Amino acid sequence: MASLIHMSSATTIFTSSSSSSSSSSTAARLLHFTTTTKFPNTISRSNPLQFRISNPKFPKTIITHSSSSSASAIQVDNETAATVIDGKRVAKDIREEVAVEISRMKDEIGIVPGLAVILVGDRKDSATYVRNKKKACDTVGINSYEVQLPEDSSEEEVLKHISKFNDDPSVHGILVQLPLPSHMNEQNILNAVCIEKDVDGFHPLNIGRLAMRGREPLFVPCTPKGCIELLHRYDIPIKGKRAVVIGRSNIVGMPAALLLQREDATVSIVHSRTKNPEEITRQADIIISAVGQPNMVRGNWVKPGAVLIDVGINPVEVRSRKPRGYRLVGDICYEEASKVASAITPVPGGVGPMTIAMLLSNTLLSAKRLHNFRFDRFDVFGVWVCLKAPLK
Ligand SMILES: NC(=O)C1=CN([C@@H]2O[C@H](COP(=O)(O)OP(=O)(O)OC[C@H]3O[C@@H](n4cnc5c(N)ncnc54)[C@H](OP(=O)(O)O)[C@@H]3O)[C@@H](O)[C@H]2O)C=CC1
Ligand SMILES: Nc1nc(=O)c2c([nH]1)NC[C@@H]1CN(c3ccc(C(=O)N[C@@H](CCC(=O)O)C(=O)O)cc3)C=[N+]21
Repeated sequence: MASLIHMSSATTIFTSSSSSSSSSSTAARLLHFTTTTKFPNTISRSNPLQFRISNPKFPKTIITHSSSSSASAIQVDNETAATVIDGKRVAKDIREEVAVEISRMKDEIGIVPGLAVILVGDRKDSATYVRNKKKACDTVGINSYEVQLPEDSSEEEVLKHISKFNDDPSVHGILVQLPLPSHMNEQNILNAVCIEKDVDGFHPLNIGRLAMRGREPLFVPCTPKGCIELLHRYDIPIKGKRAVVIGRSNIVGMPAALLLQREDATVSIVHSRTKNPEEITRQADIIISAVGQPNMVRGNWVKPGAVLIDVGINPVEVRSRKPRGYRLVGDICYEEASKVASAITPVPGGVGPMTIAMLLSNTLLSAKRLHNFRFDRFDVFGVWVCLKAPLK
């Protein structure tokens, strides 16, 4: 039975004396809260995740916040379990916020944002991502335009479609699904997307600006932006922290490191040629892993209390009745790492849904900018102020 302690009119803490709660081999439990949440005095406001560590009186604690309209219950299973950063839930909140803004824009100036997606070839995973993006556009009221080209299309054909979308005023964002077939020059194609519609943030001008002090990109790549947004929404401090990014690709690792640096973290990058990577990751307060190696980051790579953001999406075979015949795992060995970390993103349900939410948010941002609609929640570039700024 749970006993009830009223901390304030807005906050209730349930403490459970039972140890038989649906425990699982992975000790991690679901944490829902947003930055609109007010924490009781007992919780360090700079790092609410410390609560369970610094509060031995409440070894099994569920905190709910009646004041918050959105995700707001913290559930922590025991002293050593990490809280689970619920990307699926946060992405849903963001979709709702984007939908409200879109409907306001439609009402006030009659503009509906449009996203064009170009898919070349018949990779199953790419087709699934594109389908999911279309579904997400539908749910928030973005018009989506899709071009599907056969694997053996020419580069010129892709460039022709990009040029058409560049000139189309009803299209505010253009995404060319990667990877492209190997006979195509990815650089030529990404260069062709006009930077005002580069909602993926992959154009070299946008990436270059991201890397430069005093310059601002028009768009930040969706996956790294989603990682930072998760940290913000969980009120996890970045400034002055040691962060390690594993992976240095143009689309995830490198921009993630640049973003963390812009947030005043001290950043190291680990890659395939790094010697003894675990010695470097063990120093990290925050790890973002974007490698593509299932379960590479073991529990002993992680400093106790670190925050782990797992970008990796790795299909592993399962011999079960699952229709797909495989399941997705991250780069981080969840079983082990969730016992050491203070917070961790799951795979699936972590960064993946955030990538799509950020794409919607970038498309809205583009439409607002192209139509000079008010940037009430963004700075002039729409980049550095997240949709819902954390309470400080
Ligand atoms: N959740 C999401 O929304 C998204 C998930 N992903 C997933 O993220 C992962 C990474 O994607 P992406 O960046 O495109 O992949 P890339 O293959 O482009 O890059 C992988 C990076 O990991 C590094 N690396 C490879 N092996 C090791 C190793 N053993 N130790 C340390 N570093 C290593 C590589 O180093 P080097 O540079 O030396 O070769 C490279 O920098 C994939 O699983 C992908 O599916 C990708 C995009 C979005
Ligand atoms: N131009 C371009 N932009 C991209 O952003 C881009 C791309 N190309 N190529 C491929 C990668 C990969 N990527 C993902 C997006 C969502 C999930 C996602 O939603 N994943 C779900 C699981 C989905 C499932 O079950 O299959 C999750 O993690 O919960 C994953 C991966 C975007 N990428």
